[in-house]
Amino acid sequence: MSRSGKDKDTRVRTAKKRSESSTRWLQRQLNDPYVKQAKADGYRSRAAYKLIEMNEKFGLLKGASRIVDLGIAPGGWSQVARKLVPKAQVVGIDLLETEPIEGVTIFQMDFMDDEAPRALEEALGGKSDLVMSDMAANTVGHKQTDHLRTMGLVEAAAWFAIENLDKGGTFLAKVLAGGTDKDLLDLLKKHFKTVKHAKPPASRKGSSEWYVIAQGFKGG
Ligand SMILES: C[S@@+](CC[C@H](N)C(=O)[O-])C[C@H]1O[C@@H](n2cnc3c(N)ncnc32)[C@H](O)[C@@H]1O
Repeated sequence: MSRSGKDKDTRVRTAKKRSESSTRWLQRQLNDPYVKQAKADGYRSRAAYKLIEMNEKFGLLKGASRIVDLGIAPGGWSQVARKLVPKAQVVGIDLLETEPIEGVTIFQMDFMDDEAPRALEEALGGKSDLVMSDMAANTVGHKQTDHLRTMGLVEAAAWFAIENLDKGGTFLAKVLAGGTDKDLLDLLKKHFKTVKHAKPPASRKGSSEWYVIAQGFKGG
């Protein structure tokens, strides 16, 4: 086969794979009870139930008055936070646009931008009790690259939490399996009384995501 024939063949196969994968995604969405429940409950994402489940287990939102939501879009976690602790002040950030949520200050910017931490700190106007991050880097399909990019986000989120949490505060972050490598765990153990992992039932079994929950911030 000629070079251009081979290229065309590869393009056709890639397009076919993409279309098969979007059909699978659509099928999964249609059959997913959490997607149906989110629609019924008015939540913008099925991810809302991950926070609800982890909150039931770890009491993350109990007594929180200032909450930071890193990777807020489309807004499910902040909706849950506002519903369960209506008096709490919530500040969120995302690369993507997020439809407004009453009582929530939202920044559309990259959390890795030098200006982002200051913008969040100023909007909060004080230390927070809960820093939660559901951020995940866009995957490129190369395991090590994906792992490193997501770890970069988690580490930046952890440092933000260390600098902005009140004593006793909580840090919750999404990590990829094997993602809480020793450096991150050591950092969290140094600054928090307890560090645990959770895979809430709403997190798809096939997905490599986990959550790390660090509670009892020891203070700066
Ligand atoms: C799984 S979604 C969050 C879902 C959200 N917890 C909810 O319940 O609706 C992850 C979000 O992280 C955001 N994100 C990824 N990298 C980011 C970055 N560097 N700065 C800000 N947001 C980021 C993505 O744009 C995406 O919207």
